[in-house]
Amino acid sequence: MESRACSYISESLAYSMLHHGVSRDSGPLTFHPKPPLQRPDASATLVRSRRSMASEANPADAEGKQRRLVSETEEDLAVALAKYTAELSDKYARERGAFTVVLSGGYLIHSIRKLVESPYKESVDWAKWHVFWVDERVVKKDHVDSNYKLAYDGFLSKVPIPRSQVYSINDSLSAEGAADDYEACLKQLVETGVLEVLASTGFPRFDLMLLGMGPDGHIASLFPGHPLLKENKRWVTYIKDSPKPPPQRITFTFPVIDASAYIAMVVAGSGEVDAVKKALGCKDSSSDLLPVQMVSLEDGEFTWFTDKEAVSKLQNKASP
Ligand SMILES: O=C(O)[C@H](O)[C@@H](O)[C@H](O)[C@H](O)COP(=O)(O)O
Repeated sequence: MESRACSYISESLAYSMLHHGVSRDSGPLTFHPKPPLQRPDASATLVRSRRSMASEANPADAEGKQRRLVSETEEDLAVALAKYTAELSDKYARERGAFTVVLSGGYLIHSIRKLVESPYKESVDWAKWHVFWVDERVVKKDHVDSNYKLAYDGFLSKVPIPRSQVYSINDSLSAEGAADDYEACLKQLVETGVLEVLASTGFPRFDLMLLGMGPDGHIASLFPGHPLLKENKRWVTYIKDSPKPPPQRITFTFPVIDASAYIAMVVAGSGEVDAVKKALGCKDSSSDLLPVQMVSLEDGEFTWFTDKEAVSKLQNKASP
C-alpha cells in the first residue's frame, strides 16, 4: 500500500519538474487556459432543484446551482456516478492535462465501484488523475479506520493512477502537524500548476469532489454546531473531538469545498433519510443549517446522487 505522503511532495515535485514537467510517472503535463465552466450532459433523469424549494436553506440552491439525480436503485446510482465521473475526467484531461479528484471516506468508496470495471477501467485516462481526501482520520495508513486504506482497498489498488499523484496524509504527524503538512502540500501543487486557485477567493479549486454525508448532515469532518464550521482562513484544519469516531481527523474547510468546480453529493439507503429530508425538503432559518446545507459554491455545480430510498421521506422526490 503506497502513496505519496504530502511531506515528500516537495522532493517528488522537484524531481518531476526537473525531469518531466510535473509528473514522474505520467510524463509531461500540459496546462491550457481553462474555458468557461461547462456542465456535463444532463441525462433525462438529472433535474435541477427547484429554486423556491430550498432557497433559504441552501445558498447554492438559491442560486439554482444544485441538481438532483434520483436513481431507482443504489446499483443504478453507482452506474450514473461512474459515467458522470468519467465524463469529467475526459473533460479535464483534455482541457488541461490533469484531473483533481477529492474523495471522502465512508460509503462513497463503495459507490464509485463501477469506475474500476469496464468500460471505465480501460477508457479513463488514469494517468491524469490526482487524488486527495476531503477528510482523513489521524491513524496509520494501514489502520482499519484510515480513509486512505478504505480507498486503496476498494478503488486505488484497482486502477493505474500514478502513486506520486495520490496525496495521502503524513501519518507520522499529530493532527495539527498533518493538517499543516497537507495544506503545505496543496500550496506546492498550486505553485506547480497541478491545482488551480479560484481567483475570487484565493482558495484551491478542485475539479471534482466526491462526497458522502452522515446521518447528522455532516460532510468532510465538518460536524453540526462545531466551531470548525466557521473556519474561513485555513485550507486544511484539524479536529480532535469528532463526534464520529475516531476523534482526531484533518479536514478541508468550507472555503475550499465552496471553491470546487463540481461536487457530487452521494447518499444511498435509509441511514440519512432525515438529513436528506431536512437538506432538500424544507425551509430552515439560517441559524439551523446542516453542514451539507452550508455549502455555497462560488462558481461550480453541486449534484445530489441519491437512490429512491434516500429520498423516501421527501414529498417531492425528484424536483422538476
Ligand atoms: O471520515 C469520514 O467519516 C468520512 O470521510 C466522512 O466525511 C463521510 O463521508 C461521512 O461521514 C459519510 O459517511 P458514510 O457514507 O459512512 O455515512
